[in-house]
Amino acid sequence: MTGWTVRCQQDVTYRISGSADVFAPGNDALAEAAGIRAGTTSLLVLDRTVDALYGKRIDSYFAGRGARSVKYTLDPGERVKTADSLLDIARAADQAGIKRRSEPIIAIGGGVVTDLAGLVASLYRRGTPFVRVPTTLIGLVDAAIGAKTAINHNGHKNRLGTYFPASHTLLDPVFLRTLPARHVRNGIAEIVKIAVMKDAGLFALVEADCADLVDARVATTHGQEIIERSVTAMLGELETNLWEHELKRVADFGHTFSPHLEMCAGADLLHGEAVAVDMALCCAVAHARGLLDDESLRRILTLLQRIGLPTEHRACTSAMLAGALADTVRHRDGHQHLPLPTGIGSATFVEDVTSAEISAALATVRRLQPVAASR
Ligand SMILES: NC(=O)c1ccc[n+]([C@@H]2O[C@H](COP(=O)([O-])OP(=O)(O)OC[C@H]3O[C@@H](n4cnc5c(N)ncnc54)[C@H](O)[C@@H]3O)[C@@H](O)[C@H]2O)c1
Ligand SMILES: O=C(CO)[C@@H](O)[C@H](O)[C@H](O)[C@H](O)COP(=O)(O)O
Ligand SMILES: [Zn+2]
Repeated sequence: MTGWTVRCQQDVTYRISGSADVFAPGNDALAEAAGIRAGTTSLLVLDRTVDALYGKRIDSYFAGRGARSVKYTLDPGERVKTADSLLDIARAADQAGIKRRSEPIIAIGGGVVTDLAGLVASLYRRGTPFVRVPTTLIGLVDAAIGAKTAINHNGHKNRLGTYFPASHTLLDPVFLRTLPARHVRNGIAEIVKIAVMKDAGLFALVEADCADLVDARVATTHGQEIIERSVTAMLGELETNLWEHELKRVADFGHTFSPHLEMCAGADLLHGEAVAVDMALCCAVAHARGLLDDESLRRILTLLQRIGLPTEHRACTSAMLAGALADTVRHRDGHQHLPLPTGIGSATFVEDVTSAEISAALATVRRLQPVAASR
């Protein structure tokens, strides 16, 4: 037999747009993005908290257009990001009877819901379009704007997933009005991540507004600019490396030790909180290596602490951190590719961080930790 090489290319284009008050009866943005009109059926995936807060408005939105909506509701939180949920949503798609291309699945919620529904969409009939309506800050600035979908599996964070961007994502900061303060902080952690790596101006805006950023649900003097700059900075990373062929990613700052920490700490740490602990540790490593100066270290740790994010956690033992790094090295194909800040707004990657350095960094963060913020 002879051999064949098949080479194909696929253009990937997807839209992210701002739209205030998505479920206002007269707002056509979602209807246009998801093909909602008289006689169509949509499968909506959301959690019970979002359903309790917005369910009636969502129902009216569809009813007002003569369209049918079938809701699949999940318990809120990370624990539902499982294969069981995935299969159950696929069953709901069968029951709803959605058409293959013209009736996209609609994910309304935080990163758990958009990651999970996105994975279902990527698998259902080998790919059914989906539309995202993020309702948390993490969703707005990070989880709902990229291509990664996932569930947790076998004790590992995001172990099963695909690269499958939503055809359209609608960003609506009005949802933040009902978001609990802890979840606002959680999202600010991802904003700080991208600011430290790429955008010193963004970092300064977060510093300037940090006294009321949480209480005002990001509706501060610079709130809109903070969200827009975060999205722009994140998309700059994603667009050039959507399938992560390059495993050196500055967006992985705060995501080296945190996936393991998040799973170990369970309900005690949200995603962004674990990211904050990881960022603090990595800043201390960078400082000890002479990559990050005293003033930048102080500014980053102070900002995290003023926002009310943890910078350390009792689950962070040297052994746990070594195990976390080992798993991440496998995830990065045998390399540390550890993103470290070289100042505020700039970064480098290192490949040779030792266990001793990590233990020393842990001690540094604990020494600089205000007693009240300790977990
Ligand atoms: N795909 C990616 O690139 C990516 C990026 C970052 C994070 N993530 C994932 O996202 C998840 C974390 O995201 P999250 O914190 O948004 O998770 P989440 O979906 O669990 O939402 C957090 C909580 O907020 C509640 N909620 C949502 N919207 C609300 C609103 N408007 N008002 C009141 N309550 C509301 C939810 O019910 C839930 O309890 C993690 O699983 C993480 O791995 C994915
Ligand atoms: O949390 C984020 C980004 O904030 C996700 O994109 C993702 O979990 C991070 O990039 C992780 O560092 C690596 O994630 P993954 O490859 O395990 O999904
Ligand atoms: Zn993250």
